[in-house]
Amino acid sequence: MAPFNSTPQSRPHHLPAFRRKEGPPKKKKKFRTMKDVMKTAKRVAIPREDYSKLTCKICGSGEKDEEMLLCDGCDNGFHMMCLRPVVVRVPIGSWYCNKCHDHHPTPVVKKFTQRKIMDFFRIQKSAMKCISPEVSRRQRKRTRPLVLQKKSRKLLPYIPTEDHNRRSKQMESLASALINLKLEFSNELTYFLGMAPKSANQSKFESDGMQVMSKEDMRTLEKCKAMSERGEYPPLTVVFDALEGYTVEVDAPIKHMTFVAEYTGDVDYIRNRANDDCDSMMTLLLASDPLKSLLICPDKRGNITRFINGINNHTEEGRKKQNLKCVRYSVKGECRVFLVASRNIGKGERLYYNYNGYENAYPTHHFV
Ligand SMILES: C[S@@+](CC[C@H](N)C(=O)[O-])C[C@H]1O[C@@H](n2cnc3c(N)ncnc32)[C@H](O)[C@@H]1O
Repeated sequence: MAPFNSTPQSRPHHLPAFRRKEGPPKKKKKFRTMKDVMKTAKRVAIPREDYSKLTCKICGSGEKDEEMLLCDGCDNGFHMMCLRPVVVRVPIGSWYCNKCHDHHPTPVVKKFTQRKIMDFFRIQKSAMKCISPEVSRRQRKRTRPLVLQKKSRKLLPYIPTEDHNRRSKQMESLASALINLKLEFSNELTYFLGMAPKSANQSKFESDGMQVMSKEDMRTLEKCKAMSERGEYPPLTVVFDALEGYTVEVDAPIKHMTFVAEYTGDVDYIRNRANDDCDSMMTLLLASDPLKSLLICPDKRGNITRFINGINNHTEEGRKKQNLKCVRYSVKGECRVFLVASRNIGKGERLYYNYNGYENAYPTHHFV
């Protein structure tokens, strides 16, 4: 949510703070890293307005104003839970109701130079050259035959797109989506002062113990990490959909048991986030002592996983969409969360997993 400095009583806390009077932000000619953007981001002064008579356009009630969104088009109020699909977190940036949405452009994918992409994703200098199809075919041949891999249910490394232009498009789509949500790219768990320290994230604290990642799977993980450091990401594109918001599409077939990505963001205690609206927090550690339980919070830093949508747990059709599973592993004693293909996934499919893997707290009744 955009920062604001109005006095607390001037508006209900959850009303989005983005009713700027100065019109749409000017187009920047050059791409800057998220760090630069945050450094120079202007604080927006919100004029005092009277919201006391605001009612929800759908249910007509003026109650629960802390859950009311204001449409930046028509200025009407909407309870987040009255909207379809339900809006779980306060949107970052402008928000338009379904009626006004058609008159306002959906986010566009920005174009970046290769240099900017390398800076944004912190890719090693020598790595952005196209992998020759011949070399990558040879590399793939060296891995174990498919039949064996299927039987042993080992994790498979993802296969990045070989076409350099296509790969740039995928990265541009992710960079655009992250920038639109004012997030920095981070492909690993991050620990910051005031949140949980790294020492708090130990799998031995998990109440029922945690599956330990095998050495072979760890090698796959390391291979994927090395690939991502070279800018070779999984073949995925972030797209924007009017009903689902951001969502992730598959650019090339992905085999069952393929490691797709690690869920990343800032690690924090669940107890610190009791009143947090971020809708992309992920359980990391469920400790015997609940005060020690941890979350991954991609509200400032994150990667493509925070754009992957959830299945509707309440319909057969919804459940059928699931093509990823979310697994927690102990890796060298540290809890980590991975998204792994739960079946073969075809090109053009969108990725979905079950948001209610550990607790049944996430409302998915109105998911598509
Ligand atoms: C972790 S975010 C996923 C990315 C999100 N779509 C976005 O635009 O940022 C979770 C939020 O996405 C939306 N969402 C996730 N799965 C959905 C689905 N199947 N249908 C509709 N909305 C969905 C809900 O608003 C949910 O609170």
